[in-house]
Amino acid sequence: MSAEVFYDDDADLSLIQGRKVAVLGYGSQGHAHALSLRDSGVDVRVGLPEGSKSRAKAEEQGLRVLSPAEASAEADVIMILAPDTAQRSLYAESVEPHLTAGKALFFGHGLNIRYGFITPPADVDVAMVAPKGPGHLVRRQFVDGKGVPCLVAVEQDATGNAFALALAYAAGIGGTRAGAIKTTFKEETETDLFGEQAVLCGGASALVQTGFEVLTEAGYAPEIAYFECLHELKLIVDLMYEGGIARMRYSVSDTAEYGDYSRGPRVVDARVKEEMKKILAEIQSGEFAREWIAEDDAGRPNFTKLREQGAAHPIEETGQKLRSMMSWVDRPITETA
Ligand SMILES: NC(=O)C1=CN([C@@H]2O[C@H](COP(=O)(O)OP(=O)(O)OC[C@H]3O[C@@H](n4cnc5c(N)ncnc54)[C@H](OP(=O)(O)O)[C@@H]3O)[C@@H](O)[C@H]2O)C=CC1
Ligand SMILES: CC[C@](O)(C(C)=O)C(=O)O
Ligand SMILES: [Mg+2]
Ligand SMILES: [Mg+2]
Repeated sequence: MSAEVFYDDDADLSLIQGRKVAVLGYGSQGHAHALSLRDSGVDVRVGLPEGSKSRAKAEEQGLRVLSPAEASAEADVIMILAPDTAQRSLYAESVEPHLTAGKALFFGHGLNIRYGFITPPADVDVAMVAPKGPGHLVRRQFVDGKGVPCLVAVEQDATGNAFALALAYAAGIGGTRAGAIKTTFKEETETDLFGEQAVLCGGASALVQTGFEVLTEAGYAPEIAYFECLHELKLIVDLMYEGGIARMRYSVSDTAEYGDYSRGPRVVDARVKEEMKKILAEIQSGEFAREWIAEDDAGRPNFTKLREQGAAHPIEETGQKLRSMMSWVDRPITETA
């Protein structure tokens, strides 16, 4: 069944313009939400801890910055855009004490609600507005008069108005210009985790590294292997992004297209699909979320080791050398605000 999609005409921006909004966090998503809501005529304050390096930036960009507790006390709509692992303690220490009846608690991703790390009181609205793109793109599109599609979900509708309020918030950041897709916290969280683990981050990184290893172990130059297994992936993904897998297959040579059909399914075979199903089951049961939060609580020992191992993979050294030969790549992500 297709999802319901809502546009500007379905949203009443005045609902959010009439509320005091606190945006907790000023990173990728936080800066885009706070600035765009302000530009949409919403009364916004940003909540950041005293030592946060984002404080100066938010103030320079003309926003009022308070502590998370002060911002939560003032606001009647509180959007949590701190890192997922920081949200539990942020909520317990700074939000919960000020979450009085009728207020609304918003999220940009459903992990903490879906797995019960945060349990808001029954008399507040709980909703999600999750742009399907990084915050810098969300902000750039908004400034250009466009928008990034976003997901909108309601977990708890205490006031009877939670969905309309979430849609108004989505309109305030440009989301309903492109389309706001109705979902649930369960669907957003489980599919987001599956996508990043099995395909977008985990699957793609492992595929690239393994292809690079196979070529270099067979004696081919790492520079050539880098181009074939990593650099050109962008060209292929750009084609898919613009017109789906069919467009990519139309644009590559017939030789590549035949290799795709006849060899691809041997790489991602039935065993890989079974493993993907196991990964999905770990997400659905909460096993992954519990493991990740316990890892974070323990100071991230395994995460740190894996991060170091990833950074030490030979493809990184080769890539650094090759990217320095290409003036148009390796640019820092630029701020757009
Ligand atoms: N990045 C993305 O593309 C997307 C992210 N999301 C979701 O949005 C949420 C935010 O992610 P993202 O924008 O990437 O996060 P970032 O890591 O980019 O930014 C986090 C921000 O939160 C601040 N922060 C850290 N701890 C606290 C705290 N205890 N109280 C208040 N603020 C704090 C950080 O401050 P400092 O600068 O001092 O560290 C920083 O400003 C997450 O739930 C994520 O899943 C959803 C869709 C896409
Ligand atoms: C794909 C990674 C992501 O899920 C995202 C930007 O959507 C994330 O958690 O960063
Ligand atoms: Mg995602
Ligand atoms: Mg994610």
